[in-house]
Amino acid sequence: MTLSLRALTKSYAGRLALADVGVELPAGGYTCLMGASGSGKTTLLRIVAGLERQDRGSVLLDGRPLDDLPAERRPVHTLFQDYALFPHLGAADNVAFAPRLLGVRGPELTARVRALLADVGLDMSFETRRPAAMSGGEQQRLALARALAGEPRWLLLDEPLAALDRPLRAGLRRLLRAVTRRRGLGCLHVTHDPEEALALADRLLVFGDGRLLASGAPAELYAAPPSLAVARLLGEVTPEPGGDGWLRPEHLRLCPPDRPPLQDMSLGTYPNRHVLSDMSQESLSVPLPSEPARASGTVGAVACLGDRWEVEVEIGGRVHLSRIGGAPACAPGQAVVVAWDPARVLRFAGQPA
Ligand SMILES: Nc1ncnc2c1ncn2[C@@H]1O[C@H](COP(=O)(O)OP(=O)(O)OP(=O)(O)O)[C@@H](O)[C@H]1O
Repeated sequence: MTLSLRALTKSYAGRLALADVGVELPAGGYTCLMGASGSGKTTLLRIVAGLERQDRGSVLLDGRPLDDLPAERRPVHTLFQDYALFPHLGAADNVAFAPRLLGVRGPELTARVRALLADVGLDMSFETRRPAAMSGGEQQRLALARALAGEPRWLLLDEPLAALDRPLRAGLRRLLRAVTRRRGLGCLHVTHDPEEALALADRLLVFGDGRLLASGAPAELYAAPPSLAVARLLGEVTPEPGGDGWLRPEHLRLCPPDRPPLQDMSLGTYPNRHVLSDMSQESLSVPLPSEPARASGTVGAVACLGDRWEVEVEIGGRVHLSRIGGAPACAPGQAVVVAWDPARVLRFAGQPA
């Protein structure tokens, strides 16, 4: 069911929380909402859920206005960060709640509840367990099963993974994607985490001060953001050495200062490209062109980020960031050359680095 948001506007005490937001979201699509704190994301979700009333504009499902339907009659379900489970019910009864309201009973209800629990990776040992006796990740799995049990047309997710630690978040993110795609369920998901948004969404809406700043495919917005604010929400940017543009840290490569451009045989997937030999032990997947832009600098701090390394390079009194795939063969204080593809430079009118 296509979800249409038309010119949604909402103020609190004379202050605009949402200003004229309009977008069409196709059935089965996964849309992530990003934006600075207070930019109106939760307000939008609450309006779609029927928990808040807009001042102007309309919410439609397949062309049918939802505006006069109370929250409990809208074909949507909201998944919150704090799970919002029934604390006095065991897992199976939490999941059975919505199907019971729909008149499902007996063996059919039991089978449906078991299938839903299995779908989210909770086995039969959880059936009678109350939420208080479950971990945060298990509670969020249960909340997802309960959400699916009501067979909503759209799932609204307000930072559902924010309270979980990083490995759990990654696992649940994959579960969310698999379960919702399998069902063709439309999702509207608020998140602060660019990695989460880039991994889950096939469409990204970026908000600032209640306005829709950008809308598009996540990878395209990451590569070509329309403004510095959008670029920064999706990942770090670092000034272009000696220029007035910006670069993503993974596009700034480190090279030994004394070597001319040469054929780097370690880049097996790009055998015909002439690149600068880079100083990381593992080659990056981002190739350089045959004539990269270059600048000389001095290595500052070097940090291991787990799966990547981050190197600060000082050039002309400014610090630039380079993120590479392996441990760099350089130490603080060492002279380096940084190289980058001029085509990767991000430029924003009126926002020079
Ligand atoms: N019930 C309310 N009463 C008064 N002001 C509110 C209310 N709800 C939200 N606001 C204000 O509306 C604006 C948008 O809030 P909203 O919660 O939608 O932002 P958000 O983008 O979800 O922020 P966060 O990322 O911090 O959750 C903020 O300025 C907020 O203070």
